[in-house]
Amino acid sequence: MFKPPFILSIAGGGSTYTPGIVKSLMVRLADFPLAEIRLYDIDGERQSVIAPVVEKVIRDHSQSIKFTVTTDPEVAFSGAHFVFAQMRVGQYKMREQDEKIPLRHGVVGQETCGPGGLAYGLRTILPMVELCDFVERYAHQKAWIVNYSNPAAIVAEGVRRLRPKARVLNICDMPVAAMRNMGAILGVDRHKLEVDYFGLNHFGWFTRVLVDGEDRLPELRRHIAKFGLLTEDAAQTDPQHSDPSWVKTWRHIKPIMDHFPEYLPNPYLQYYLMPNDIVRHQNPDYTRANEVMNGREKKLFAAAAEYKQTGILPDAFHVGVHGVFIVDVACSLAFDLRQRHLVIVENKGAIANLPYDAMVEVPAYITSEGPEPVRMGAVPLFHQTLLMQQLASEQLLVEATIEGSYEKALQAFTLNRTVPTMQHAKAILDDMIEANRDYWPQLQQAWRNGELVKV
Ligand SMILES: NC(=O)c1ccc[n+]([C@@H]2O[C@H](COP(=O)([O-])OP(=O)(O)OC[C@H]3O[C@@H](n4cnc5c(N)ncnc54)[C@H](O)[C@@H]3O)[C@@H](O)[C@H]2O)c1
Ligand SMILES: O=P(O)(O)OC[C@H]1O[C@H](O[C@H]2[C@H](O)[C@@H](O)[C@@H](O)O[C@@H]2CO)[C@H](O)[C@@H](O)[C@@H]1O
Ligand SMILES: [Mn+2]
Repeated sequence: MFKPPFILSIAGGGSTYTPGIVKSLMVRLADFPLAEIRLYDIDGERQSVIAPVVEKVIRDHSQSIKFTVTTDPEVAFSGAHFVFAQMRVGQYKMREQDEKIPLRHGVVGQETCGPGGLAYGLRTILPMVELCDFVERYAHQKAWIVNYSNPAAIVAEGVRRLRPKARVLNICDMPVAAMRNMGAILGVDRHKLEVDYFGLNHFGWFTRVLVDGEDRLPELRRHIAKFGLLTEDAAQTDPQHSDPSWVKTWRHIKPIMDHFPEYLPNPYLQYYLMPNDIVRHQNPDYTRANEVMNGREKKLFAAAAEYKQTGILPDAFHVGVHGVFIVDVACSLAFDLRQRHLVIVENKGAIANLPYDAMVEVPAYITSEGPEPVRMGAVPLFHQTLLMQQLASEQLLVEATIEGSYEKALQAFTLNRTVPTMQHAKAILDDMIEANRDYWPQLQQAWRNGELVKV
């Protein structure tokens, strides 16, 4: 492959996570030496607010690392060795629509799950393909894209279908966040946990939680039965997520395991297994997007303004598993460390009774040539059936994007477990087509009066 120090480009440089990720990189320069960090975004104004904060984080640790801020993909990616991708296509204003439109129809409103996630996917697939093409055209021929951009399950399937040779590793910090919580509950560092896990992104289960070879899942079951997947002092476990909605997210693992205690579910399964409870607690006028805009985003932008004014940067961004995890994965790719991480990979039999080409989330050994998935074997009928329905919804969404097919989009919405009827699916889809006029590909094909016509 190539030798350090590396050129790293961050696609979505204006992200609220950029300072935290760069901080995680700075404290690990010995593990992941850097020659240059580049920020790339299509919103130059937003990025220009975040950039001085990022530069401050860099200069607190290094005077030699070159720092580049650009909206020009050729400048951003020429010769790059690694690309961290964290784009939010449509930004928070569209996340707000993703979450509020379904709620208007009594359906779960969520960033990556349900109709919100499907809408987000229809916006993101083609920009992600564009990023792959930029990297193919400008970056080092063996460059890796490590992708956080959501909805990761749909993005991963879209890249598999449209750019199967792209060197993209899709990752999610929810499983490592869950492992962080498990470690806090068990009193061990999360890096000491070795887990078995199977599923799709944001739709999976832990089946074993080993500490020095001993399965501690029984102990976790007993704790979760009382407190959910949080220590008794919730804020102690996840300081970045002391927001009420996040405490509820972790607590909801309890009702799922009260019904199905064998495996420990990814918290996102609550949206699919208890949607009515979720809708009952969601405020259709003030969703998670509003919490983030009034929380994480507002705090960071206020800090950037104060730093510009005073030269003093307040404590305004979180450095947690989100940043540590992507640096861990990048180190394993860079130096062929074969570390075991939960990542999103093409199944190829890892889950024996799911389709060979499904993009699944399983443990894998991360080598310089990519992930080598651990074989999880066949999963029980209950989990297999849930997974097949979700996989079909996601794959139909990707086909709707590729073919411009209204009908396949309607099938994808109808198949999603959070959507109760085909009438709900159609009403939400039609509202979302209107809201996403500037972002979605034209869904031209549809059946009207027995004819397949352009709409
Ligand atoms: N995979 C995971 O587990 C995980 C964890 C956390 C966040 N995320 C994802 O990371 C992304 C960033 O989250 P955030 O809250 O910081 O969002 P944000 O809105 O603060 O930042 C996203 C940035 O992406 C930029 N962008 C949008 N379209 C782009 C394009 N085509 N090319 C380049 N840049 C583009 C926006 O202008 C914005 O500056 C989101 O997709 C979020 O869902 C994923
Ligand atoms: O609602 P948000 O924007 O704060 O978070 C949405 C993301 O939530 C997950 O990532 C969390 C992680 O689970 C949490 O413990 C902490 O580490 O912060 C992360 C980012 O907020 C999920 O994995 C992502 O896909 C979501 O985008
Ligand atoms: Mn995730």
